[in-house]
Amino acid sequence: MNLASTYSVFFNTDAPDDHNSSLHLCTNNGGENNENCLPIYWENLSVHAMIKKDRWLRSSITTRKLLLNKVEGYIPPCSLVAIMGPSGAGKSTLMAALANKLPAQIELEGRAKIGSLSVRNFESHNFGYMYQHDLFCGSLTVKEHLHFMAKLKLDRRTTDKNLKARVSAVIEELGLGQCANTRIGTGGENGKTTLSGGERKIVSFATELLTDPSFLFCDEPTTGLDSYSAQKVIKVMQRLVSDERKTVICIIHQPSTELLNAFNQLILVADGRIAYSGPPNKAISFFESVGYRCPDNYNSADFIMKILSDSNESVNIVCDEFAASKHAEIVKNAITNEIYFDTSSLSVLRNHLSPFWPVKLYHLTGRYFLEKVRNPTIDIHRFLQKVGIAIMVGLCYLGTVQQTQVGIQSVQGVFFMLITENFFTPMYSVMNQLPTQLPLFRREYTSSLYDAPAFYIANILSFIPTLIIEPTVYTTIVYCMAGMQTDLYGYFLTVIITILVMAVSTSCGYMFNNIFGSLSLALTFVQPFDNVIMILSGIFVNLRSVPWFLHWIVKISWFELGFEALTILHWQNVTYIACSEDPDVPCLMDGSEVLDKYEFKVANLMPHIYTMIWLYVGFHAVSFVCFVTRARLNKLS
Ligand SMILES: Nc1ncnc2c1ncn2[C@@H]1O[C@H](COP(=O)(O)OP(=O)(O)OP(=O)(O)O)[C@@H](O)[C@H]1O
Repeated sequence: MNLASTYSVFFNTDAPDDHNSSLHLCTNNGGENNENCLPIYWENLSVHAMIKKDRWLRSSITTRKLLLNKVEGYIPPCSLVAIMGPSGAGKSTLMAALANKLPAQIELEGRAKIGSLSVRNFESHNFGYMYQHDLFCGSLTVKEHLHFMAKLKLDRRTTDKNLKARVSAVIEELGLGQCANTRIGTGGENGKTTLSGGERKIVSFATELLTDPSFLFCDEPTTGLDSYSAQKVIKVMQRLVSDERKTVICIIHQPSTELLNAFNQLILVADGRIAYSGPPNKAISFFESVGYRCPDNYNSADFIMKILSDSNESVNIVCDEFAASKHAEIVKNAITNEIYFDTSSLSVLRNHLSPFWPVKLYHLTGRYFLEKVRNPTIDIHRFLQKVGIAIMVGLCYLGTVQQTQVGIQSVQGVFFMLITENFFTPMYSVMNQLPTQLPLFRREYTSSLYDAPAFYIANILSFIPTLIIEPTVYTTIVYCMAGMQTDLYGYFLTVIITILVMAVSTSCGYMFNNIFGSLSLALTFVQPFDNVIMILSGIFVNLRSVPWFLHWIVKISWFELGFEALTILHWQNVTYIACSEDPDVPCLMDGSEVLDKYEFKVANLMPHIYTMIWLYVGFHAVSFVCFVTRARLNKLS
């Protein structure tokens, strides 16, 4: 017997006609004509959150918080389902359990199946999952965002023409044409130049439609939308169910009676239990049978929410009564007599060919690059600040750089400023930036859009232009204004050295962030480390007098490496320095005496440059391993 069709009779009798007929068509075929039209059901489903009270005493103080308490339910194939309940009731948890999207620290017991397969057998591309809180790369326009998502989500065999057509179709279907070229924004800006909160919701929904998934889970898709837009979204969902045989499950808050009745099935969740499951228009009579009568002219959804939010006692009464009701019996019967589908032919399980890794890396790098170029708070403000500082520093050294005893101090001062400016600011800047990118990374990583190495490498690649432009501009301004006397080779190598100093500093920032896993902890440790690196640069202490156990730090102090390299570069060919007329002022006769004073050796120039390259690679390698490990263990905070 085809239980799916039997069950749909109970659940769809009063659904809108066009919708209803398609559902019957679908269920009567029992999935034969439409292989992806499958029921979803769950039984004895309990979900616990594992809460660690003290991260240092791990296992001893782990508590389990019950989020869902042995719930069961059945969603017929190709249904439009609404999940409702008070805040914190467990709606998102239930939906995440059905879509195999529960986070790692959540424990799931019981069965949740689609057709005859556990939901765990389904990969993320089988589901569209619209989160309650949208997250975007705000600098992209709607079209760019959808194009980027399509490039990463669609099967690699999709031609460019089809991909563009898909993006255009989704834009048209959801009425996003007017804002297709508007930047999405982060939600905090003046709404004139970016999308409104409601439009962002629709873009979020559009993103999930791109892959044409068989099962669409939407956490509060209508929240924040005006009633017209909400109706429009629900209409699209109805069409997906009726014309395209999809199953759409939504969490909704405060729907109008009209909106609520557009759904085939209503599931009420309260306090981690099921308070009702059945046709929306039968919910009120169920509540009446339990002793809660909805006053005339009262919005039925508001009434239901009032009862379920009232007290634990009323929630328990409703849930107990539901468990003993005919509605629960129908659910039980449907689950007991579950249909065994031949899953071998399911197209949802057929091999989806994800885009090649380099293709993902290419698009991801492009997105981060656009983000940097378009988001002034990321790089442009810092760049302008750097130009300003360069001019100020240049003014301070204007006319002071000469081949005299006094000029030696100025030259060394210029080098100190070149190193300092490319040492501290870039390091702290990347340390602060990385955590801001993590929420979007976590969301996209758990959706299997790309992996942690792709994110990390894309981040580094997109930073390369900044890494070259910033030190080059800064060094050039200071060099010209201070009047450094050098040839083109000297200038070129000076720029390379400052670029390397900045590169090592940023890689060190990444490394500390990823070793410690939290910005505050990383900052606590990086500051003393920085200071030691700077003190051991040869400027503040003679390197000969440094205690033996700190020699290894001198060897990796890129402050020292950079400063020494610049000093050698400048002084190695200076054959004459004028002495002061004052006999009390010590006289360094030529460049080699200047180098001797600092204990710097000409032969160290190129080795120091190579060491900085190795430090850059080494710091990033450590950082990369820590980042990828943390991502896999779900420990990125
Ligand atoms: N990872 C977690 N760790 C601990 N508690 C959690 C976790 N996830 C959810 N919870 C708790 O589980 C309960 C149910 O959360 P859930 O997000 O499912 O509620 P909801 O019904 O969707 O609420 P809302 O309508 O406010 O989004 C809440 O009390 C929440 O604090």
